[in-house]
Amino acid sequence: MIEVRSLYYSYNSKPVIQDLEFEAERGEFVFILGPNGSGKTTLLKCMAGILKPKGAVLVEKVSIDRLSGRDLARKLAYVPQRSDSGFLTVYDVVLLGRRPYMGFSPSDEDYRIVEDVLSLLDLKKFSYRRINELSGGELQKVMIARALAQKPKILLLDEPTNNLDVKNQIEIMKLLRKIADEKEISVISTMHDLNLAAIFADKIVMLKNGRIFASGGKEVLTQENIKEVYGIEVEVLRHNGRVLIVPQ
Ligand SMILES: Nc1ncnc2c1ncn2[C@@H]1O[C@H](COP(=O)(O)OP(=O)(O)OP(=O)(O)O)[C@@H](O)[C@H]1O
Repeated sequence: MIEVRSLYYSYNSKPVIQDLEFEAERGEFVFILGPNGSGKTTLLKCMAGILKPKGAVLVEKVSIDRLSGRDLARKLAYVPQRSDSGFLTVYDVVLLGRRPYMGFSPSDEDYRIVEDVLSLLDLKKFSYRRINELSGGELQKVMIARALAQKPKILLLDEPTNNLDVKNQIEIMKLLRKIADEKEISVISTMHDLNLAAIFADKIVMLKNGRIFASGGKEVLTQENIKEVYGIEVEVLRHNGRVLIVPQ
C-alpha cells in the first residue's frame, strides 16, 4: 500500500534519515518509535510529500513525486504534531478535508461525508464550536476527522496522543485501530509511549539516529532493543500475547 525505499533526507547537508526501507499494508497499524531527534517527524514529512527526500515513497506502487497535490491528498492524509488553532468551526475544519475533491463549492456528497465523519468520531455536538475553544483531546479528534474526510488510503499521524490524558490517549488509539480494521486504511503513527505501541501495533519500526534499528511485530520490543535505542533498562513482561514494558 505504502512503501518507503532507500529513503534519505538531510537538513543543511546533515543526514537525518538514511537507508530507510519498510512498508505498510492495507489496514495495518504501524508505529514509528525512537528517541527525540531520531528522525520520526522527518520521516513522516517525507512520506507526506512535505519534504523531498532521496529514495522513494510509493503509494500503490506509484511514486508520490508523480502525483499532483490534489491526487496525493486523495490518497494520503497527514495529521501534524501541532495543528494551528483558529477561529473556524469544527464543521468548517472538517469540511476543509474535502478540498481535494471540491469544485467551486462543496457538493451534497461532501456534506454527507463530513456528517458521517463527525458521527464516527462523536463530534456532532461540537459542530458549531470554534476550534480554539476545544480541549487538546477534542482538537486532536477534529484533526483526525479532517484527515478522514479526505477519504485517504493512508493516514500519517505525528504523536497523536501528545498532551492527552490517559482516557483520551486510549480513546484515540482505539479509534485509530478501528479505522485501520474497518476502513482498511493504513495507519502510520509516531509514538513515544512504548506500552501503547505494544497494545495497538501490527508492526513496529524502531529508529535510532535516523536508521532502522529493528522492525517487525511486537516481538521487536525486547529489553535489548529498548536499551540500545533509548539507553534505558526495562523489563518486558509477556502474557497471553500482551506485552508490558516496565522501566527499571
Ligand atoms: N527544519 C530543520 N532544520 C534543521 N534540522 C532539523 C529541522 N527539523 C529537524 N531537524 C533535526 O533533525 C533531527 C531529527 O528531527 P525530527 O524532528 O525528525 O526527530 P523526531 O524523532 O521526530 O524527534 P521528537 O521525538 O523530538 O519529535 C533532529 O536532530 C533535529 O534537530
